Amino acid sequence: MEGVDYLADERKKTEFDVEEMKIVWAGSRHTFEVSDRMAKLVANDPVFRKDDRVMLARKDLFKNTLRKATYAWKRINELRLSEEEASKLRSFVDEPAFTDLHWGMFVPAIKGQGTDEQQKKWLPLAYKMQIIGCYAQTELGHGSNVQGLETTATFDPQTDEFVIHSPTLTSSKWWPGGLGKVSTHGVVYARLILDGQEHGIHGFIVQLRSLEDHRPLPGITVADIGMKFGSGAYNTMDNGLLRFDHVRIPRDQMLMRVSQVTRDGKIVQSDVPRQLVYGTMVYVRQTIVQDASIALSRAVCIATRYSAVRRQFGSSNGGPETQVIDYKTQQSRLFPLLASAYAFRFVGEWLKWLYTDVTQRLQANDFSTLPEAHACTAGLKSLTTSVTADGIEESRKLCGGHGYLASSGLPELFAVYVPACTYEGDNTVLMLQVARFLMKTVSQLGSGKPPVGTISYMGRIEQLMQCRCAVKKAGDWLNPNAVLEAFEARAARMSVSCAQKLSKFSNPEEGFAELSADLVEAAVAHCQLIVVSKFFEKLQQDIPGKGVKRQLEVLCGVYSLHLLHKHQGDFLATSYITPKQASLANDQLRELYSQVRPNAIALVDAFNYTDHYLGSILGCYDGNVYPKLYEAAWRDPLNDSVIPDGYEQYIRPLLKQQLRVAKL
Ligand SMILES: CCCCCCC/C=C/C(=O)SCCNC(=O)CCNC(=O)[C@H](O)C(C)(C)COP(=O)(O)OP(=O)(O)OC[C@H]1O[C@@H](n2cnc3c(N)ncnc32)[C@H](O)[C@@H]1OP(=O)(O)O
Ligand SMILES: Cc1cc2nc3c(=O)[nH]c(=O)nc-3n(C[C@H](O)[C@H](O)[C@H](O)COP(=O)(O)OP(=O)(O)OC[C@H]3O[C@@H](n4cnc5c(N)ncnc54)[C@H](O)[C@@H]3O)c2cc1C
Repeated sequence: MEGVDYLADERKKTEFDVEEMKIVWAGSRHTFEVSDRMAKLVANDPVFRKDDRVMLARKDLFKNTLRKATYAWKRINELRLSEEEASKLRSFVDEPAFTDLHWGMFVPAIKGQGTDEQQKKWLPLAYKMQIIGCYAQTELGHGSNVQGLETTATFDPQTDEFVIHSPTLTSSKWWPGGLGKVSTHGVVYARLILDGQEHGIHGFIVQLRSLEDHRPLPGITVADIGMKFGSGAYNTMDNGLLRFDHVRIPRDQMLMRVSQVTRDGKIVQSDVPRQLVYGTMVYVRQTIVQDASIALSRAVCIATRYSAVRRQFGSSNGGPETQVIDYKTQQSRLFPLLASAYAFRFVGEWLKWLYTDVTQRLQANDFSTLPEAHACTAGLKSLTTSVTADGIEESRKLCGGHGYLASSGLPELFAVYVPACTYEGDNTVLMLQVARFLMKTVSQLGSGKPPVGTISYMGRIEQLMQCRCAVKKAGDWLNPNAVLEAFEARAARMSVSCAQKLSKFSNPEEGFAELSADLVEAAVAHCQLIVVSKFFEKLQQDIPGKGVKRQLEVLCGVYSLHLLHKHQGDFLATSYITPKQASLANDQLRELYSQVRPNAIALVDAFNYTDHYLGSILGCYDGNVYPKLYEAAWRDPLNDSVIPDGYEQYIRPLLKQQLRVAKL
């Protein structure tokens, strides 16, 4: 029935002010208002319809994406939207497109690695989309190992040009989004060669296609790399391949903020550390952490609403069956994901602050916080994307059979999201970077330089190696200090244990390789500590609205205690807690689940997602799932006719043949 809210009873149970929670989730009233306006603008415009996406063949799908992306750009200009509004609008269109890479990597690469002069020349063109750019780093043979890239940029002093060349098949650029069919330019990463000598990897702005007729320029071979995982999904993106045959570009198209090449072919290093060549990846990793909370909250919103609608077993005296959300097993799978979505939101907010802070420091030639920023962005990108990808798949299973339908929205959400575990750095490779940072920190303890920021707890290493958990009853696990100390002691002890094992190897690199699985576990423990501590810091803020802070305290408890329960092996093996204390944590966790239960629907309503953005029948706001599923089935092209195409050719002869066999 139109207009009936099938989740109304659930909404009546709410114990907090949902409108205020929407502000907390958005980050500020202003951000909430912008988001809300842009989401509605997209939802109400039929051009942005997306429910037919999974049915489209690749060429139609891609053309459809071009149409939407260019229409979005037209609307952005017509409505004179600010940068913030435009970026929100693009995200609510909810379709991976070349524009993601243009705005998300090409422009930031020029901003971060270009000199003032280079920015003045290229950014206005990019801002007006008179050129469209991609980020061409990965090659067929190397992605993780950036120093292993093979594309060369050889300086020719005769002509004052670089010659960009792909010397081998494996040096072909492979994967860059937007490259396959759209980009006119790319920031291309290549080995700099001056007078026969190599000088490491640098970025170069290279024009790839003609601005007149879009044909590849001489010496350039470019194409799409082909279909990817899932239907619809990331296939809206033209990930590309690219080869250079001695392509010449002017010297001033090397991005020269970090190092400059002079007219006579000499390299001049500025004060800026060489790792800034990797700066765009640091920037994007922090945006990926913010996006993780969005993807996870979408999946959780769908699974939570559907779990309240779905009933299975437990009817007594002809009464209604049990809502599946009331099963403790369903709660123990769903509520930690709900809590994780909130936790990632807050750690993403903090990481954005950290990134802004490090950027300001870099501008003032203070490079001291760069290693921590690298470790935090790498580690949190790895942690949050892994949990989110697994969480989307778990949400699908939480929806039973109907979760497997494309119309649940979950299969496509998973297929679009899961490469986040690989792009911008494979998650294991990134955790190993965190581990390196931790091992360096441990080795420097006692050197007189106290660790600061996210590793300041290491400054209390002696206390953290000896302390024992003081919890005596389940309720003691609600004390933030008890939880924080548990996570600090676990992380510190795992790092120290790795460092001790490492010290037994005469060759540290060999030791690092041998112990890498343990090192990743220590890095994960450290990153989980960051998320837990940032959630607690959030709770220190003034949070208005009836019951809002209370709900966040409950979610923070769920987040930290479910981790403690899941990783109790770590906490027990490092001797910080006893088996009895681990069991008390689990008792408290169950109690917290029952506090989440009446508020579950309101907690997902606070994400403020439109039905268009969710793209899920199971997650629709009014909970009117069954008629919508039934109607959607009839819209499938296979149901256009009662007798399927192919009946005469295949089914009829088959049945006839069986008849003949039966007669024999
Ligand atoms: C909004 C946009 C939409 C998103 C769409 C996403 C589209 C996807 C795009 C992409 O995937 S682009 C390609 C991304 N590629 C990667 O992420 C590659 C991953 N690999 C690396 O980042 C690096 O190669 C490495 C794994 C960090 C190793 O690099 P390298 O071998 O050069 O370094 P090390 O010898 O290990 O370390 C040296 C030193 O440098 C420090 N460091 C490393 N990276 C950074 C960094 N980014 N920033 C600051 N510092 C860094 C490292 O910690 C070492 O420090 P010390 O130990 O010497 O102090
Ligand atoms: C959808 C998508 C979009 C992308 N977009 C872009 C783009 O726009 N621009 C661009 O330049 N690139 C892009 N990429 C490429 C992406 O950045 C790389 O695929 C990524 O960095 C991983 O590198 P790889 O493919 O070389 O993986 P590999 O490093 O080959 O990983 C294979 C396996 O080896 C393991 N491994 C590798 N090294 C180590 C190690 N040192 N220790 C332990 N284990 C290790 C990994 O954990 C993994 O299990 C994109 C990729 C995808 C999937």
